[in-house]
Amino acid sequence: MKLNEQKIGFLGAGKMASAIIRGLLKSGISKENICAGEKYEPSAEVARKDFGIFVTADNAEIVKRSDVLIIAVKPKDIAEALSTAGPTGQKLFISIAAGVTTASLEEMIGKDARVVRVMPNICATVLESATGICPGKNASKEDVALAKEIFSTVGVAMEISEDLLDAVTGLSGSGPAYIFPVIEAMADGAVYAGLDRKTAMILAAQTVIGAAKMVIETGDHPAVLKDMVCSPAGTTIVGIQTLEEYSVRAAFMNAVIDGAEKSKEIGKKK
Ligand SMILES: NC(=O)C1=CN([C@@H]2O[C@H](COP(=O)(O)OP(=O)(O)OC[C@H]3O[C@@H](n4cnc5c(N)ncnc54)[C@H](O)[C@@H]3O)[C@@H](O)[C@H]2O)C=CC1
Ligand SMILES: O=C(O)[C@@H]1CCC=N1
Repeated sequence: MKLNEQKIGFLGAGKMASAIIRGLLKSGISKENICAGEKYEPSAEVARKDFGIFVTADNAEIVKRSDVLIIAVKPKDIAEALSTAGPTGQKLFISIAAGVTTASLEEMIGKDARVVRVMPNICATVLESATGICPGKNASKEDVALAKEIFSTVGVAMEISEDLLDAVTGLSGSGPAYIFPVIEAMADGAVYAGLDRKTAMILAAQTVIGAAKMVIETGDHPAVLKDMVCSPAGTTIVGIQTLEEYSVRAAFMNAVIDGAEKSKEIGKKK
């Protein structure tokens, strides 16, 4: 199953679907092979204009046209989107919905449904998603490989067992929202210290990119990298002391745990 031979249909054409569509188009997938079901006409129109793809409010039409369906509506809207999807046959369903388990998707689509559950993040918009992927009980190795190929067009994609996908959701699914305020707050500090806002924002964001690259490219533990920055009696260790005083590391750790628990809770409701 080659990716460029697949007809890919999205149920929902919101923020995440748009990010993934952008990645697929950038990687050379033809716009003729992508379509989307979107019930809110202004969003449908934006997707038509931005991507030149076929978009309709008729989900059954999207299912008919597609080999692979990507469920990209909010968890609470999945039941409705699937109830309007018409016959689904043996098509592959890939869900990016937070918390919703492959078992509950199989229950909604059909007990033999081929389902892959995926947790990407909003950085797919700039092709830098960190994505976890797990198969449902009827998905084949090829199905997982295809999902991996799709999500590799928008960043890094890794197979993870389903019992750990809530942890992935708390970490990389929600994570960008934990880092954006860090960038804003660091820039605020620099503005306080006299830098103009634009310069402060660029330097703060680039600092996050650079720090992330250091972790990935050196393979060193973050604590080792932190020590490289902290000169004895220097400027950094005083900042580290402040972060420790405010329990910033505990706050980040708890934020990820909270996100993972919420994901689990959403899964129990379905
Ligand atoms: N926003 C994020 O950072 C991330 C979101 N997700 C998951 O991605 C999914 C989509 O989230 P977003 O793109 O943020 O939401 P969104 O609200 O931007 O997009 C959802 C779209 O689905 C449409 N829709 C709702 N019911 C529909 C139906 N029955 N038929 C057709 N279209 C319908 C809405 O009009 C909307 O345009 C969610 O399940 C979320 O858990 C996963 C990872 C990250
Ligand atoms: O907040 C949410 O529920 C979605 C899923 C992961 C990121 N955003």
